[in-house]
Amino acid sequence: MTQQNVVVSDPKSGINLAISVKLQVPSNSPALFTTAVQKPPPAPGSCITISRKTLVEINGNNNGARINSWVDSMRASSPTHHKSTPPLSDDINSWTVQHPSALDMFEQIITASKGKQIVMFLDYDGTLSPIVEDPDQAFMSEAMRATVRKLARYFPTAIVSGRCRDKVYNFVRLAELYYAGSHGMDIKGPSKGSKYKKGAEAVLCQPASEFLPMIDEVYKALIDATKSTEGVIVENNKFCASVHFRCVDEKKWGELAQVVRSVLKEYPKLRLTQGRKVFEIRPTIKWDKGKALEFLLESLGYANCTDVFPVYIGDDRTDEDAFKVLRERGQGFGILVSKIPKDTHASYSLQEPSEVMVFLRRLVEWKKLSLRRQFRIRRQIEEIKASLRN
Ligand SMILES: O=P(O)(O)OC[C@H]1O[C@H](O[C@H]2O[C@H](CO)[C@@H](O)[C@H](O)[C@H]2O)[C@H](O)[C@@H](O)[C@@H]1O
Repeated sequence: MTQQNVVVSDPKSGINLAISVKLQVPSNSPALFTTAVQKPPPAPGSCITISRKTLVEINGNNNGARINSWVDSMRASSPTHHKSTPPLSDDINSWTVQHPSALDMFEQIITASKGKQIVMFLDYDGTLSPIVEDPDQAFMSEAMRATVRKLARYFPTAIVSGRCRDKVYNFVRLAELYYAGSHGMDIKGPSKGSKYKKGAEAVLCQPASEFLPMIDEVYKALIDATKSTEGVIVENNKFCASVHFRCVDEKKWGELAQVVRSVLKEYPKLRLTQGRKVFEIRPTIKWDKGKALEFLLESLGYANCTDVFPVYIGDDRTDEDAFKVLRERGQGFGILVSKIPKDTHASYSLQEPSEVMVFLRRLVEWKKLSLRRQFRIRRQIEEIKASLRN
């Protein structure tokens, strides 16, 4: 038996209850996934949160109920089908009080950033591009590309993705950005001169390089082990691998998880996390999107600065590591892209990539205006000085 914590909230009373439940799981059964979120956010709103460990310990016998709740949570975490149960409006209202729209809070966000350098961190899938069934078809729109290009003119900007760096670069195609691929394990500075850091192109960080042959090997093993499951896509993301089950029959998800887990038994130096209908296989090293964010801030010369304001926008569990770092640093904030209430360390929310684009455009417009204002003030000062001299 293992003890599990379940947080249940009543949207009407606003009461959150942390319940400890006993589950019939052999205490030595390893969790299928490690948790991205170590603890609930300060006030989790009204979303029902079942500990990830509970959801994914689908090992051994007597696992039917747990597989069902895990399948439900997976379905809810990435609702692309109409048949997904919509969340209750009370739940949404209460969650958005805790994580208001970054568009509604735009003025407050700008006020908080006054006198500080905003640095932008953007996840790719589900943030800049809509979630689609085929990972190779996850294109971002030209309008979004133009917006990100303008953004990078005014703020240092990095793309932080679970995809391998080359692949995400091929989707974004903006040489002036920083790129952190493979969940931050492959970082490179702009290949085109950046006005924020001279010689930025020299930045390169690959903390998991020794895992390259192992990832290649496990990628092949995963292809082989999952070949009979219709709809599975296995992706080689260089320093990590992804097993997609978006197009797999939901009845087969539990079985697939077991298959992936059994492949990983041979690779104790690899761990399993999960994203939006995807199993992510990664080295056990202590490196994630949060570490990548810290590394990039350091590379940009903001390691111990108080006058920096990092903004991280992402939609996935793996982005929680970055949201958490921002909360712990007490700098900037995270924005979760989600239409449904989720347990998150982010402060604000946006519903979908189209809202992300509106938010980024507003940032650009605000910066342009404030630069113009500064320029006018400087010119007036010069004119006053000149008239005093005459
Ligand atoms: O960190 P990200 O940039 O968000 O990358 C996370 C994973 O994103 C991709 O998968 C997700 O998007 C696909 C395309 O919309 C979708 O089909 C899939 O279900 C999602 O999980 C990417 O393919 C993975 O390699 C990334 O790890």
